[in-house]
Amino acid sequence: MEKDAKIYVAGHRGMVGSAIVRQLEKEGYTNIITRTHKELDLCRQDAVEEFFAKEKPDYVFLAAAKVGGIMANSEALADFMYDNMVLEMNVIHEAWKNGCKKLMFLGSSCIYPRMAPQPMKESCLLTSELEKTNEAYALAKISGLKYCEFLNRQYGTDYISVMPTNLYGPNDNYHPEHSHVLPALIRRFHEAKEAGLKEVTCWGTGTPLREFLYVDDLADACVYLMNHYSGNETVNLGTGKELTIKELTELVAKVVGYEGEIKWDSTKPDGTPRKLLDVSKLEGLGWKYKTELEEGIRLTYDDFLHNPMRAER
Ligand SMILES: NC(=O)C1=CN([C@@H]2O[C@H](COP(=O)(O)OP(=O)(O)OC[C@H]3O[C@@H](n4cnc5c(N)ncnc54)[C@H](OP(=O)(O)O)[C@@H]3O)[C@@H](O)[C@H]2O)C=CC1
Ligand SMILES: C[C@H]1O[C@H](OP(=O)(O)OP(=O)(O)OC[C@H]2O[C@@H](n3cnc4c(=O)[nH]c(N)nc43)[C@H](O)[C@@H]2O)[C@@H](O)[C@@H](O)C1=O
Repeated sequence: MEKDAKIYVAGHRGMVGSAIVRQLEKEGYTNIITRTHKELDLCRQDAVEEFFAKEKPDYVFLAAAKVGGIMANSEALADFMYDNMVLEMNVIHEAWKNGCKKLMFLGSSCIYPRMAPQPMKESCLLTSELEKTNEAYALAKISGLKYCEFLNRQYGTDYISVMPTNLYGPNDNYHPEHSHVLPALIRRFHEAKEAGLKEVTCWGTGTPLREFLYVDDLADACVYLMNHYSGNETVNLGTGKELTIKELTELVAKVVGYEGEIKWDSTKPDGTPRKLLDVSKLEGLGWKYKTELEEGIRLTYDDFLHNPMRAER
C-alpha cells in the first residue's frame, strides 16, 4: 500500500478496526477514511453503493461485523447470519465494482469444523460439521471468504482473507452476557474485588481450550499481510499457544487482584472443546506475535480501568 493511498477501515470504532487505524497511523499512512455505524449502515445496500461510488477507496480492511461471545451468538443465530452475510456482500461487492485494488476480509477461527484435527490448518475448512453455538456466524464468515476467493478466480482481483483466533485488548466489549470470555472475566473479577465478594461463578466447565491474540499484534499482522500476501487460501492469525478456560480465569484473577473462589455454572455452554490455530503459514510469511498473554491482560485491564469510551455493545 502506498503511504498516501486512500484506505477505508470498516468498523473503526470496534476493537479490531480501532487497532488497525492505530497501526496504519503508526506506519505513516496518511489517507485513512472511516464512517461510524450511524453515518453508514453497511447492511443497507443503497447506502454502501453510494459511499463506494463517491469515495472509491484504493484499499479496504473489512473489520465491521456483528460480533459477540458464545451466548450472543447462540441466542441470535438468525441475526448473526443475516447481518454478517448482508454486510460482507455489500462491502466486498461494492469495493470490487468501484475498483478497490486490494481488500482484507476478517473472518474468525470458528469457521473451522468443531472436531477439526488440532492445531487447525487452513486446509481443514469445510471438511466436517461446524460448532452449533456459532454455526450462523461461521457460515456467514465462510461465505465472505469464499466471495473474495471467487472474485479473484473470476475477475482476477487481489482480495485476501485472514482468520484470527480469539482476540482481546483495548476497546473490547464488556457486556456481562454478550461479550467474549476475556473481557467478561476482567469485568467480573474487578467488580467482585471492588465488592469484596468471596466467590464468583464462570460459565461452563472450565475445560475448553482457547488461544488468545492481543489486538495490537493482530493489527500489525493485518497491515503486514496486506503488504506481503496474495492468495485465495485464508491465513490463520494466532499465537499457536493455548490454555484451558480454568487456567485463563486464574490468570485474569491474578492480574486483577481478585483472591476469592471461582465456581462453575455447567448449565452454560462450553462451545467447541478445543480451538488452536496452526500458524505455520503465518510464520512462513515472516510474522510472529509479540505480546504474551499475561502482559496483554495487564494492558487490557489498564484500558478497562481508564478508557472512558468503554463499550457494552
Ligand atoms: N473479537 C474477537 O475475539 C474476534 C473478532 N474477529 C473479527 O474481527 C472483526 C472485528 O471484530 P471486533 O472488533 O471484535 O468487533 P466489535 O464489535 O468491537 O467491532 C465491530 C464494529 O463493526 C461495526 N458494525 C457492526 N455492524 C455494522 C453495520 N451494519 N454498519 C456499520 N458498522 C457496523 C460496529 O459498530 P457498532 O458497535 O456501532 O454497531 C463496530 O464498530 C470481525 O469481523 C470479527 O469477526 C475474529 C476473531 C475473533
Ligand atoms: C471469537 C469466538 O467467540 C465465540 O466462541 P467462543 O470461543 O466459544 O467464545 P467465548 O469467548 O464467548 O467463550 C469461550 C469459553 O469461555 C467460557 N466462559 C466462561 N465464563 C465466560 C463468561 O463469563 N463469558 C463468556 N463469553 N464465556 C465464558 C465459555 O463457556 C466458553 O467455553 C463465538 O462467538 C465465535 O463465533 C468466535 O468467533
